[in-house]
Amino acid sequence: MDGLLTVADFEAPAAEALDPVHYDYFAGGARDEITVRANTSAFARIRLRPRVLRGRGTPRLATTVLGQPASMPVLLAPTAFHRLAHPEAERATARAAARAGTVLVAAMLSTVAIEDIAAEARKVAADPVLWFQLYLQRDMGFTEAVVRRAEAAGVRALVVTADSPALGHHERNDRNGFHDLPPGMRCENLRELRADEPGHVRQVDLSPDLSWAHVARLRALTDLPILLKGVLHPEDARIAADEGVDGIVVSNHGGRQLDTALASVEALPAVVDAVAGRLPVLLDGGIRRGTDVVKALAYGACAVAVGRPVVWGLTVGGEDGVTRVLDILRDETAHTLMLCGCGTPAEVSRDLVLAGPPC
Ligand SMILES: Cc1cc2nc3c(=O)[nH]c(=O)nc-3n(C[C@H](O)[C@H](O)[C@H](O)COP(=O)(O)O)c2cc1C
Ligand SMILES: O=C(O)C(=O)c1ccccc1
Repeated sequence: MDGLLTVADFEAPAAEALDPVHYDYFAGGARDEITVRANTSAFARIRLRPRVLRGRGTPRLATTVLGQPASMPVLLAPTAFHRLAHPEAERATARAAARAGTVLVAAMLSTVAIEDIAAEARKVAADPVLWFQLYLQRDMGFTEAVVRRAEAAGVRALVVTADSPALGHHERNDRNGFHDLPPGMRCENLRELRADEPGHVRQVDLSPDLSWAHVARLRALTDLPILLKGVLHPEDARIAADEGVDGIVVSNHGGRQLDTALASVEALPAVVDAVAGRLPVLLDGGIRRGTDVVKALAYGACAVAVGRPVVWGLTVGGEDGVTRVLDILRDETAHTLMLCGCGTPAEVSRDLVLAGPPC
């Protein structure tokens, strides 16, 4: 990994190492991929307005999210199918996240079971913080079985993906004929749920029938904190707060669902204003630099999550590759905080950003 200095540097060697069909699955997005590009270009248009001479010393990045500790305000977003990237799959990702002391949001559609992900994290950290991403199923028995498994594995929050009433339409996958995992790989959290197709991704029901009533049923089913992922509209954020949700993840699913949806950082300020401090707000989509992290904090996010960069790190170097990606983001975030005159993530305020034409 010598010579890989930035998060962006990991994509080309990952593309080189991966089966091109799998690279396209990871890199791609919905339709014309306009939102995929918007997520990063929107960060480039925001400019930082630093403070000087505040004597804050070396920044301390440690923070809490939902009262849970994270060594930095950068989490690992849920991404499916890590075995396509590396034979150690989510085991390697879990060790890297735990070693870094930050939160791994394990995907429901992981290729390693949630119990094994948790066990792996515990090999390297005494009390790793693991959350579980859930696609709510209309069959609440199915939902409950998955939730109980995640609870028993020790996860400390559920992240319900709300932006997927249907699969995103990825034309790269259509052109490549990629619709299933290759033989020998399966969704290990689904393997006991239906005897006819154990672990098959087809078991997952993404449905336009889902509504706030399903969130309420989940709320009644578990004491775990529930975050809603994929919120872009401030009105939905306000409803979420009224419905007893514990946190919001502003996200457009990395541009993989509704193409031409606004960039996640464009959606952030209105969502933060709508919840008015009632709930913590996180963001994912397009985070590639420490400056992106600080811009999201400035608009009021308490933390951000990264998706594709983790997959590229995993592909290139397994656990060490993910560790390197997280270290780069940590160093850049600390440096940016220092140059902005901030000593902690909590000191980053909205007056530090200005939206405008590209630099
Ligand atoms: C390959 C891949 C798989 C993903 N799988 C899931 C998933 O199973 N569940 C989910 O809620 N989000 C999923 N996401 C979306 C991420 O959680 C996150 O919203 C997005 O990747 C953030 O954008 P970024 O890749 O620009 O960091 C996936 C994203 C990618 C790139
Ligand atoms: O790839 C994704 O973004 C994702 O969330 C997903 C959804 C259904 C099946 C596999 C992955």
